[in-house]
Amino acid sequence: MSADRKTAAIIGGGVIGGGWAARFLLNGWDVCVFDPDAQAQRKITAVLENARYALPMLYNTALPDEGSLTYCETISGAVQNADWIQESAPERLALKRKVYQTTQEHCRADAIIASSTSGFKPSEIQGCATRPEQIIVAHPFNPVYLLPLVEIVATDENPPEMTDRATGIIESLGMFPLRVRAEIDAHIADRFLEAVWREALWLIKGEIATTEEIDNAIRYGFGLRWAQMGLFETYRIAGGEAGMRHFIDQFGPCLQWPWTKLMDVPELTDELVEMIASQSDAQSGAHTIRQLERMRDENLVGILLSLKTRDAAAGALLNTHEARITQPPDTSGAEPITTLNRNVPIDWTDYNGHMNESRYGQVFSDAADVVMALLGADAEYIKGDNSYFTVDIHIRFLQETRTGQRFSVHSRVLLGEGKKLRLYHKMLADDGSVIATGEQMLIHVSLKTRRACEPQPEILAKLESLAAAHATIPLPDHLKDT
Ligand SMILES: NC(=O)C1=CN([C@@H]2O[C@H](COP(=O)(O)OP(=O)(O)OC[C@H]3O[C@@H](n4cnc5c(N)ncnc54)[C@H](O)[C@@H]3O)[C@@H](O)[C@H]2O)C=CC1
Ligand SMILES: C[N+](C)(C)CC(=O)CC(=O)[O-]
Repeated sequence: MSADRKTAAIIGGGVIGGGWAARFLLNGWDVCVFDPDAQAQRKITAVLENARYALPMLYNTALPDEGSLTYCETISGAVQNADWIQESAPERLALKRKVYQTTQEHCRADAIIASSTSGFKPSEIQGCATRPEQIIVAHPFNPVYLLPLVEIVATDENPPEMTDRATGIIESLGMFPLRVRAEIDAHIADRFLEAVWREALWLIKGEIATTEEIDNAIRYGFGLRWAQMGLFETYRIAGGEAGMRHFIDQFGPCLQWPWTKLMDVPELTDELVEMIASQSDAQSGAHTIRQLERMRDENLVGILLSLKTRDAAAGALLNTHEARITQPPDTSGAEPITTLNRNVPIDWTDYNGHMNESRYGQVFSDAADVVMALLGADAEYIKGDNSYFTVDIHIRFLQETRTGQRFSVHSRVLLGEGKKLRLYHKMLADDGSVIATGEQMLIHVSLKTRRACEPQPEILAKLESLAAAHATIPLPDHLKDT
């Protein structure tokens, strides 16, 4: 384990613990897992495979180097060096309390112990603990490696400094800590989810709708709205020009009619359970859970990437995290510059099952943007009506690459003189083999006249110095006569 790496202990490695393990590992933490189930390792391996495929696709930069994963046979072994301990054991209070007692006998007093509990209040899980001040609720959402929300719930026992530290750590994992103001059963989000679920059970029991029809009502309609604006912003717009006040005026009285049966819970008789389970089998039984997870993850990645392009909602969070983890390119020596280091996202794949040829143009264009920024021809410079246009590009496609695969681009200046900037990019797979090369000619232009012109002197000076440094790098054979 490297000295500056943090360690997370995952107590309970099921659906949620596995997701937490992946979130920590892919953000560079070392992870120690304790789970008494002999199948836990196999299950976590499957979750990790999903996470390694999906999470890196959200970023235009590589995630930190993955941490190490260790399976421990005891809670004491898992927690002894941990900075963060995430308890994701079954939702049973007595069992969780026992876990905390054992954990606190062996963990550091400054470690944060966080519970994934969906419903227990932090004061309930702190009860019986030796050091209640060390325990908070950090309630995540499935899949933990993709969904950013974590509800942070503390009590007066928790020093504010500790809760702030916990919040900072959650942010550093690319997640969104939602500080719940006061403890309450099931926090904030699960109260909605339970209300929706309860109503859906009534609709099935009354044979008004099947599981599939209920899912259609969500995914073709309000589910799409919720992902980007939530409830209140959506309803504000639904009130028309008069906004929220008109919305409440019009629909407020419906709450009294009532449209829902939310106060009651249908009894989960064997008959109702069988009805739901067989409808669910008919709806989705053709797919394994792993296949459904992959479909879910690919759809989530698509939605998140779209929000990221618009810098909205969870997409804005991704942009912030990306800026935090992006390593500045190293231009210190006479070496090509690593201009890109990322994974092939899902939407770059075509009907041949590999990265479509149009995306190579995007890769080299993105790499050229990094070189431009290094020269000082960045967004600010472009605002001053100066920029570069590509006038020629020659791409050699040397091998296939597919969704999820990591690649880097090494770029060098072949010519940097006056208006001319000629670049050579090499797109490399993780094993160092060349996927593609691109020779790109750019011309400096005035965005006012749309004609070629000399760059500003400070840009030219940097360009000439980079060109001189790169001139010492031997040319690849196919460029020797050009
Ligand atoms: N499944 C979900 O959608 C969500 C669940 N949660 C919460 O996360 C926690 C875990 O839930 P899931 O992962 O869904 O359950 P799960 O059943 O998938 O996993 C629980 C794991 O805990 C292990 N375990 C059993 N006894 C243990 C012990 N004494 N010490 C350590 N591990 C033990 C089990 O072997 C199992 O692998 C619960 O508190 C739940 O409310 C939170 C968010 C979402
Ligand atoms: C069903 N559940 C209460 C365990 C759900 C959660 O706690 C959060 C989620 O992922 O939906």
